[in-house]
Amino acid sequence: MTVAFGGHRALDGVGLTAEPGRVTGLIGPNGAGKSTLFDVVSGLRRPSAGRVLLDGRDVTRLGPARRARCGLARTFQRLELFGRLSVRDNLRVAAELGPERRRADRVVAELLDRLGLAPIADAHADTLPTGVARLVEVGRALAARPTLLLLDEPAAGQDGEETERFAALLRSLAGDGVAVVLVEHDMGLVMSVCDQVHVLNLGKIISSGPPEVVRGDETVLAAYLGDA
Ligand SMILES: Nc1ncnc2c1ncn2[C@@H]1O[C@H](COP(=O)(O)OP(=O)(O)OP(=O)(O)O)[C@@H](O)[C@H]1O
Repeated sequence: MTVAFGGHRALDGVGLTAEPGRVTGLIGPNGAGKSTLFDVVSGLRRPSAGRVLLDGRDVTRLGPARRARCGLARTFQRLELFGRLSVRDNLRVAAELGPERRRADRVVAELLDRLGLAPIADAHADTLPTGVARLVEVGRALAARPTLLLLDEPAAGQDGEETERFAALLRSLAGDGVAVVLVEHDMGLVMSVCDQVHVLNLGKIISSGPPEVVRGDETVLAAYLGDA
C-alpha cells in the first residue's frame, strides 16, 4: 500500500502479511508510518494505491465498521476508551456489538478474568493508570472476537511485571489462532513475543524476518540512529 500526504509518502509500496496463530511485529522510528498502516488496514484511511485483503477478501473499499464485522479489531496509540464508563462497561459495549452479543455477559466476565481486570471492573476508565487503561482497550478489542488484531503501542505505560503478563497474553491469543500485529517501541517485548518482525523506515520496509535476524541487521540499527 501507498499513502501520500501531498508530496510526502507516509507509506511507499509497503506489503506485509499477518498469519493466523502468529504475532507479527511492526517496528520503526517515530514517523516511520506504522500508525498510518494501521489506519489503512482498519479502514480509517484510504490508500493512494494498494489493497487490503482479509482472509483473502478484498476489503479496501469497506469502511471500518464493515471490516470490524469481518473480524478485524484494533487499539489506538492515543487511548480511545469511554472515560466515564467502568472497565466492565467498556468491555460490554464492544461485546454487545460483537458476534457473541447474545452472551455478552459471559464474554465480559471471561475477559475480565483473562486480562486480570476483575478486581477493578467497577473503576471508571479515566481513573486508570495508562498501562492498565491500555489493557482495557485490548480487552475491548478482544470482546469483538477478532481474527485479526492490530495493537498500536499496547505496552506503553506498563511496568516490567505488567509487560511480562502482557507478553504471555499475546502468545496465548496467537495460540487461539488470532493473527496479532504488534506496533511497539518496547524492543524487549517485540523480540520476545514476535514470530516475524517488519521494520518500517520513512514509509518503506527495510528489513523483515524472525526477531534474531532483524535484531542483527545493520540497516535497522542505522535507521534507529537516524542514519538510513
Ligand atoms: N494526517 C496527516 N497529514 C500529513 N502527514 C501525516 C498525517 N498523518 C501522518 N503524517 C505523516 O506521515 C508519516 C508517518 O506517520 P505515522 O504516524 O504513521 O508514523 P508512526 O510510525 O506511527 O510514528 P510514531 O511511532 O511516532 O507513532 C509522518 O511523517 C507523519 O508526519
